[in-house]
Amino acid sequence: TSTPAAGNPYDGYEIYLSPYYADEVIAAAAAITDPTLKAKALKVKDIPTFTWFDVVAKTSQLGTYLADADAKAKTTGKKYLVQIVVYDLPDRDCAALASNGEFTIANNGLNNYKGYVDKLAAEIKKFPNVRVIAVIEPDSLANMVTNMGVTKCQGAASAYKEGTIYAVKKLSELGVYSYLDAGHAGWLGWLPNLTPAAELFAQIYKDAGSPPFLRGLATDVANYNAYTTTSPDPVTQGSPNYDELKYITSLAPELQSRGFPAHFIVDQGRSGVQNIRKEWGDWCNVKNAGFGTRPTLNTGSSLVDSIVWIKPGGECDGTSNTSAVRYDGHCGKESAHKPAPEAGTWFQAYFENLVKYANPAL
Ligand SMILES: O=[N+]([O-])c1ccc(O[C@@H]2O[C@H](CO)[C@@H](O[C@@H]3O[C@H](CO)[C@@H](O[C@@H]4O[C@H](CO)[C@@H](O)[C@H](O)[C@H]4O)[C@H](O)[C@H]3O)[C@H](O)[C@H]2O)cc1
Ligand SMILES: [Mg+2]
Repeated sequence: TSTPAAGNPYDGYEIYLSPYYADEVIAAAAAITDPTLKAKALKVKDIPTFTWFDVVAKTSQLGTYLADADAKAKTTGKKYLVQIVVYDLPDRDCAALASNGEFTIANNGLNNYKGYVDKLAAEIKKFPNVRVIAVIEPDSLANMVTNMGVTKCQGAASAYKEGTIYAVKKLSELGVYSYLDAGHAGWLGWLPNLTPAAELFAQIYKDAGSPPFLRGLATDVANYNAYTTTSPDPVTQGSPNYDELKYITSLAPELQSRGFPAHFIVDQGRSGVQNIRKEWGDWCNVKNAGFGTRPTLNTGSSLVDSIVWIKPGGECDGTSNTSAVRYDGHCGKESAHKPAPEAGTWFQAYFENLVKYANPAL
């Protein structure tokens, strides 16, 4: 298909529930003794989240999910969509240590990354009746805006851009609707970062051939910001863009005027509780966070396609073990829940708190 459906790609579709996350949640609930908390925890398995393809080894699993969604569509007569995160750039997470990935630029990483994208594409190609929505590479372009002073980010710039454009083009050819990661209000929403961010995203859009399937941007991925609030979190002091909707509303016209008619999706998976951070830059396993607004198309803004849960709550942001290779100091800060396991692995105590502090309540 060469032209996308007009409007919101979520409209009229059932969101496929990731069996990967459901299994994690079922196991987590089994480990909870308090009957009330246990019952609440089990409800989380029925809330749609994105599945992160953070290693090439996971790409074959995508075919399993697509086949399952295809089968469900046939038996229910409903249209299904599968939500994925493309997350395997070489020299990944260049300004931090916790989520460094499997590929390095020095070791053929960009070619390995293209191979990873090709594997995802090959799975998607088999199931043309299942809609796929992809978030492209959390943190990477945002790092290109604010962290070119970090050696690893400076060295990764061309690979990040070439890799991102390759992924967007390949997935757009297959009719995948994609959203580039755009950090969050506390990152690119600061006024000095806003225009440089718009410049970069519009450039990527153009360099990718202005594909109509590149729907826009994803914000607040793996972060904790309010979608919209009347009482700004104190850490946002000094920024007029103190929530995600304000960030989006100020970014969108800058993109539009540069030829990128971007729409947005906003992660609220861990945004249920505000005023839990010492600093806005605290990103690692922030203590006392709660599950936030459930995924919905009722966003109150024509710019925002959906509130979504992109970071699967309970999967860790990074280890607190100071002697670990991927130890990042942010995971040792006062705001961070400790002890914490490696990024991406299950963090039971953290999950139990997300359930306990969920807002709205589970
Ligand atoms: O008064 N002013 O006008 C003004 C102007 C500029 C100011 O400076 C801004 O300060 C911001 C912090 O307030 C900084 O934002 C932080 O940048 C970090 C990367 O460097 C991000 O970390 C990532 O977080 C991801 C999850 O979100 C992790 O997955 C990932 O591993 C991890 O690396 C933090 O979220 C993000 O909050 C900005 O860069 C910085 O430019 C400040 C004031
Ligand atoms: Mg991370």
